[in-house]
Amino acid sequence: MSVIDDDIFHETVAKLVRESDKFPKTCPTPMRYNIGGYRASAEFLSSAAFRIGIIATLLSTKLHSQPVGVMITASHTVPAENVLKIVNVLSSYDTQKWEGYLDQVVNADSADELTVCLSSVLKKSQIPAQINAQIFVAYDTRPFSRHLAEPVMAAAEILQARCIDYHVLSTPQLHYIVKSAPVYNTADSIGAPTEEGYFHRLSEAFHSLMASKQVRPSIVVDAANGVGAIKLKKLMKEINPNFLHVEVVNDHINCPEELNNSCGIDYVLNQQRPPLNVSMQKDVKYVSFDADADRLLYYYSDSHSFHILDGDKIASLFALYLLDLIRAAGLQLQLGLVQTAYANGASTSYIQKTLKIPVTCVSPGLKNLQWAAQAYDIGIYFEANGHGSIVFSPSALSIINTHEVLSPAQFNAIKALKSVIQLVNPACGDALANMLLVEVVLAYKNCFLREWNHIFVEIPSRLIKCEVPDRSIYTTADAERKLITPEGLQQKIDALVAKYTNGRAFVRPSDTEDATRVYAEASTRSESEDLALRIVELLQ
Ligand SMILES: CC(=O)N[C@H]1[C@@H](OP(=O)(O)O)O[C@H](CO)[C@@H](O)[C@@H]1O
Ligand SMILES: [Mg+2]
Repeated sequence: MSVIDDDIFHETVAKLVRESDKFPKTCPTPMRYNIGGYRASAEFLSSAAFRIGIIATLLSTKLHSQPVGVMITASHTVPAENVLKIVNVLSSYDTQKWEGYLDQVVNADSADELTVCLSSVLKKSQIPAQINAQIFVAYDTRPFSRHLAEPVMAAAEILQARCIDYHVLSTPQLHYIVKSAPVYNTADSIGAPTEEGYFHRLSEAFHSLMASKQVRPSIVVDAANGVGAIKLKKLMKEINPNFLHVEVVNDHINCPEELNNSCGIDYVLNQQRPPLNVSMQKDVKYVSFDADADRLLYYYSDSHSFHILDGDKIASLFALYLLDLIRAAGLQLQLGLVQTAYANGASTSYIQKTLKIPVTCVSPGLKNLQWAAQAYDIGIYFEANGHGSIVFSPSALSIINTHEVLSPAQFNAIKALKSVIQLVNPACGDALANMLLVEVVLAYKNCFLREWNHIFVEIPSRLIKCEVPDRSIYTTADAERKLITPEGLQQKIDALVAKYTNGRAFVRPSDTEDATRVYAEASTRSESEDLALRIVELLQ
């Protein structure tokens, strides 16, 4: 393969550097591409957007024109913030190397520094002579998001990439579209790489799974005043109303100040109460999304209290269902579950001991969970905060697709498995897809949220965000469950934990915020609170 020649090379770099002047760097502090992408106040992101457009184009070229997506969203944060995120490929392709290139280019201060950085990246990455790239851009409903699409596209167009602006999409929709676009020279595809293709895939699978069920479920969905509101309404136009009824609340997408404001997943989780505009009624199922619709949780109330069914409960429900289907189909497939240390200890124990399914614990961040999930034939991965999906290995797909069916029960189970494969998002957590799958399983089990909630009882827990002067002094091991430095601190935490019945705790530096997080579990709510606060004292 011939790589880009010297003259073209210098010309290209010079042009990019010249054009980058249109998007001057204003962010006062260096940016680091982390598990959440680049997150900053929207006004600081134009320069990073232009430069991410360059790197995305090089990456797509390097990947033989496989599309690379750039998503502009900030999911669960305040409306003024934004995140730029490369979609799909960085979870599998030389992540650290390319994230390193991104950081160098995004943080280059002067034109000279940018020239040096770009030259070095172009050389190191051995880009083919012919830049041949596809860049797919999408953004959420935040007012500034669409303006950040312009610099991404400007950079990609200078490099003559094929650029498609998908306008407003949820994060999982862009993931799906990138994943389903036919890769250069191959015909394999999971469906049409369009929003229509996405809705078609979901509705067709859902109809097939609900066809034999007797119930007509109904839910109230808090869309956090984000993009999920529009997309859910669009999806519901494709769904047979006899199979599901949805009422969408917090759907004010034209009121940016209302985004995630007293609503959405983090509000419900942190406040342990329903969002604004939801007055809880008995025997009604409620769902909250985050504002880019990649996370969800369920909740309900009874005469005693308010109950949340989070990612741990959703993962367990999916595991129960898949176990049934695998058994009924007569397949020998290894099902596994991937969690982070934030998964409630009771969920881990339920999955390992009651369901007898292996559990892998990894560092937070969806890409870490996805990698680990690929080790199983069928890997369910979920963060407690509602973010997750299911991956099927290529061999599992082939076994499911070619299995010889001996009875009607086996036929039905295989058919259901095929529909589950079609329903779940193959690339990331997806609130819409996961909500439909939860409804399928509840209909299949013929149960309400109460029965689901009772599959295990959570150990009381407390999560505290703790501001520290310098989080870089905290380094960890063992899926971020143990501190290596500051030296001696882990022993002090262990000594504290030993004093509590069912005690478990850990401290780790956040990857996305300037803080450490302290998580503690113990037998009672007050003990878990006490343990967490004592650890915070240790840190201070
Ligand atoms: C406790 C917690 O919820 N942590 C979140 C948060 O990571 P931190 O590294 O803890 O800031 O943001 C990540 C990216 O969105 C998400 O994957 C993760 O689950
Ligand atoms: Mg999100």
